[in-house]
Amino acid sequence: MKRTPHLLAIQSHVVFGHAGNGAAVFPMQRVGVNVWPLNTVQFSNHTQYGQWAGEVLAPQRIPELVEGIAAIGELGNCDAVLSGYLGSAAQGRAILSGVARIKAANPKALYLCDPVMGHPEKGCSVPVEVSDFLLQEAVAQADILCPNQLELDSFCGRSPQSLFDCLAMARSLLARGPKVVLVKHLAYPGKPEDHFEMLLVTAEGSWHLRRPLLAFPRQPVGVGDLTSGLFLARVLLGDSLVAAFEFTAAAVHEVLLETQACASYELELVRAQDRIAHPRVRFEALPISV
Ligand SMILES: Nc1ncnc2c1ncn2[C@@H]1O[C@H](COP(=O)(O)OP(=O)(O)O)[C@@H](O)[C@H]1O
Ligand SMILES: Cc1ncc(COP(=O)(O)O)c(C=O)c1O
Ligand SMILES: [Mg+2]
Repeated sequence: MKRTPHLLAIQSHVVFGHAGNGAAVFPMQRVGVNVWPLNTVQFSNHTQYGQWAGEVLAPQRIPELVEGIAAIGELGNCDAVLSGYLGSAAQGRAILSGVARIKAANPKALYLCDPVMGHPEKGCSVPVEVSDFLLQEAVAQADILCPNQLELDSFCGRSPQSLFDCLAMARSLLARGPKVVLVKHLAYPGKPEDHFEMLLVTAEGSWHLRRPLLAFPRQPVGVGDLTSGLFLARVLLGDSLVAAFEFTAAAVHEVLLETQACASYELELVRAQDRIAHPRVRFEALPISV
């Protein structure tokens, strides 16, 4: 029988609704991965409500928890670390030392960094020191980096002029550490308005994918977290990178369709669970080159 992969997921938790681990843990479990959730913050709700209660995990708790898992002899079973929303730069550094500790126990373990950054346009609130940490330190350690367009712009210090420019920007990140760059959301002058687009970039090739853009009165939150989590889960389950990319696009689209049908602001993960595991739609990733 094939072994079930194990994944340490270090990101935010929200009591109400879905963002961070609250958006990713259940879907990753639903597709068949054992998830070890480590919550960097516990907030009442995601920050795009403009107000929230709760607290940030003290950074020293992160190595303590990792050591706790090492002490029961399980750390070597960790196949991957995922990091997302961080409450402080010190937490980020604690995660990188955890990644090093896990890679020492299992050299094949992967580190996926979703560089969640704040942006006035988006309303997502992240401390500036966290963005600086992601731009300078985390990128160098990540095997897989999953920025959205705003985050890609921050990494490159500019906005793209075209789709091919997005590709060039994503490719430039391969020289900074990651072996795989998944751009979860493209925006560039002239982009067709009726499509949502993503890019997958590796040293071997690049792929572009489109899915229909759905209309929402308020943009749902947690879509990026769901995307990164499902992509990593499917890679761990043995998919090729392109297959994991296509699966992720389809499963996320299913969640958005259900969310739209329910006229819900929060992602309808529970209602969409069977379609997360077995999406009915399929979007093809097409090779693209500069
Ligand atoms: N097919 C779609 N139709 C409409 N909106 C979408 C679609 N897919 C994603 N979105 C929205 O696009 C926004 C961009 O998400 P993205 O940049 O991928 O990641 P993040 O959630 O990290 O910002 C999100 O607000 C998400 O809700
Ligand atoms: C607590 C928390 N975690 C994570 C996120 C990231 O969500 P997204 O997947 O939309 O980038 C947000 C966005 O506001 C948030 O408030
Ligand atoms: Mg995000």
